[in-house]
Amino acid sequence: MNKIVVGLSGGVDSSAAAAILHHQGYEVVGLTLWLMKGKGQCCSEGMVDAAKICEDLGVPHHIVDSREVFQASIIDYLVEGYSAGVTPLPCSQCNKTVKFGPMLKYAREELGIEKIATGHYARISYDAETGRYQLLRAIDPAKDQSYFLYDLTQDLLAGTEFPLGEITKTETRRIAAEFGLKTADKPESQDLCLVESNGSMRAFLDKYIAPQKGDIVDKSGRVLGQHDGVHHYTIGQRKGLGIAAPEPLYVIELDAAGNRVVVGDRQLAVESECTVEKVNWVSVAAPTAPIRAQVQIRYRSHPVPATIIPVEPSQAEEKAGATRVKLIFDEPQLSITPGQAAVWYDGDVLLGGGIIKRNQLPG
Ligand SMILES: Nc1ncnc2c1ncn2[C@@H]1O[C@H](COP(=O)(O)OP(=O)(O)OP(=O)(O)O)[C@@H](O)[C@H]1O
Repeated sequence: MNKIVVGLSGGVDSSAAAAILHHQGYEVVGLTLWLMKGKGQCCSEGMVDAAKICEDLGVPHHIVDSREVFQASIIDYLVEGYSAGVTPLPCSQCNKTVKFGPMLKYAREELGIEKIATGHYARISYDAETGRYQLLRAIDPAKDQSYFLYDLTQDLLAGTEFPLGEITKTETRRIAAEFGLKTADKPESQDLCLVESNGSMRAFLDKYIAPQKGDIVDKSGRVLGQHDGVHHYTIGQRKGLGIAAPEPLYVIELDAAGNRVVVGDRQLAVESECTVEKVNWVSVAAPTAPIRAQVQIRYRSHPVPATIIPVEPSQAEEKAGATRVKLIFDEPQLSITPGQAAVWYDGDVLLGGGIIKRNQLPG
């Protein structure tokens, strides 16, 4: 019988994924990574629900204490980034470094099982012509999570199944109810688990970064208002600036060293290009010439047409296997936020992605 390890967060999606595979005849082993204390998925509370699902399905349940790696790769990474004036995206990093990598390793090395599955909404297919695994958007556009999975390597994709990629969230809930799963009616979790377990991103960050008052200035340095910590702001942010101005103002620069938030009008806030670093090419090999694609610069943003230009790596980058590209958007874009992922697609096929680099701050 085919064996598979299913990552269980205690939510409805992963419970349904486990039940579907079990029903299809797989020998399922549940695996929950203990990521942090508190309420919500991935926390102690989620582990209890995951254990109950496994008990009801009659399958074994393993728990791996992953709090250290979560602290080092996600919490410290976020605190460092926000302190430096960037807005890091934790989820893609968490998927690769905390979840898929360690889960597949645990499955292979501890259990002798070659495959893992999660309740992510995305699809994987194998292109025999190029010999590459491809990552595709889920068929349910409202739930598609491929954006968060752009950093998965070919080895991780080869070892992964997404049983929910071909069904909608409504169908998932129906299936969960049909199987009588305890989690069938569990409310939708928030996009970010840290927001869920801390109440807000601000509350989470305030635990780690001391608020420090400073000036909100325009590009010429004129003081327009006060802020209570650069880490509370994001490039492109318009709301919550507390400044009365004749036209809307946007955050255009976070100067952490100078403890200043720089704002400007829409004209100053839009940009036509950016550099993306730590690029991972997924469904296609790294091209040597520019390609056209639709780029998403936020999880919930609409894909927009752009040209992707490979950048010759420096010697150090080449050694580290790091690649960079330059994105030139057909239309100038608002909120190109350093630290967030830019992910590019050809239709449903995720071609690649990377982290938006910070522009050099003017001296
Ligand atoms: N702590 C964890 N341990 C093991 N697997 C996990 C854990 N957290 C998430 N996963 C896996 O990653 C998938 C996507 O997680 P995400 O945090 O996006 O939650 P979700 O889409 O709300 O799914 P769910 O309803 O299963 O919680 C989950 O369906 C699950 O398979």
